[in-house]
Amino acid sequence: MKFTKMQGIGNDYVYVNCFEEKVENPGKLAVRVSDRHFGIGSDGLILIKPSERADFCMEMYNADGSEGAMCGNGVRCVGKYVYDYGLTEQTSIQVETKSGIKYLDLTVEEGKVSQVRVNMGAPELSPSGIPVLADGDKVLDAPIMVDGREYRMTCVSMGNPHAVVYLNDVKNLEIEKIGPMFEMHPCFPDRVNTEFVRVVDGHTLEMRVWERGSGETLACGTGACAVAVASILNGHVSGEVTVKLLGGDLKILWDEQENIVYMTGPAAVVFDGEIEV
Ligand SMILES: N[C@H](CCC[C@H](N)C(=O)O)C(=O)O
Repeated sequence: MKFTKMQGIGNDYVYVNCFEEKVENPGKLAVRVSDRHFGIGSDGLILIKPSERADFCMEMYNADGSEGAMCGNGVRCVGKYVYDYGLTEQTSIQVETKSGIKYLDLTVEEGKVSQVRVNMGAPELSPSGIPVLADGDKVLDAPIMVDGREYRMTCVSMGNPHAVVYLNDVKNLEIEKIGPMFEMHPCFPDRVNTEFVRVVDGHTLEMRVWERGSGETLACGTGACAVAVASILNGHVSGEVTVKLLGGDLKILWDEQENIVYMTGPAAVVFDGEIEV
């Protein structure tokens, strides 16, 4: 099976062009290819497939084999792949995902996509829409006990669930210890992606992320969107927000009149390969 290894600010996946390849058990394949010693090494697997509703369809699997409904860094790489590998000549494309159709604008430099702007749709704030077990119409700066300590969290779905937690220091964070405790917390029936955020200034945030199904990754596109929305709701930032992640920066704009979140960032090919399946 042919594959292409790609990364969006360090959030790396194995991409398979399912116009040419057939994948029988994607969840099992995701676990195998993600292993950084016995496999290719990645945060998961992304399938690029035909769609009846859009130009292409993206199916995404975490490193533990669980299917994710949306992947922000992944959809930018899908946009790059379909243009650079000749599946389209358009620079405005639609990609069907489990969390709806996403609209991409591709920036082309010297014949290759360098940046992608994604219309990520509307954030979801209702507890049932996250989902999170909580009263009220949104979870904003709410207490949650983890490992005997109270944290304050804001919950946002970008098609997948996020818990945004503010700290004064995200560098010296025992993320390997508390990340799984948030991920598996009983108030999240579908588990959760957790972002740990430090406010740098009125337009800049620094974050680390413990991803549902993949552990700490260098970046999370949906997470950066959730962090920007939560930070605007909590009054920490305004306007276009720069989110600084371990793997690089993303620009996030929440157009509150349209109630649409836009994410802009790079996408890159690492290498092409082939494995026996
Ligand atoms: N772990 C996520 C999917 C990947 C999201 C992330 N890599 C992104 O760029 O948005 C989930 O299970 O909801």
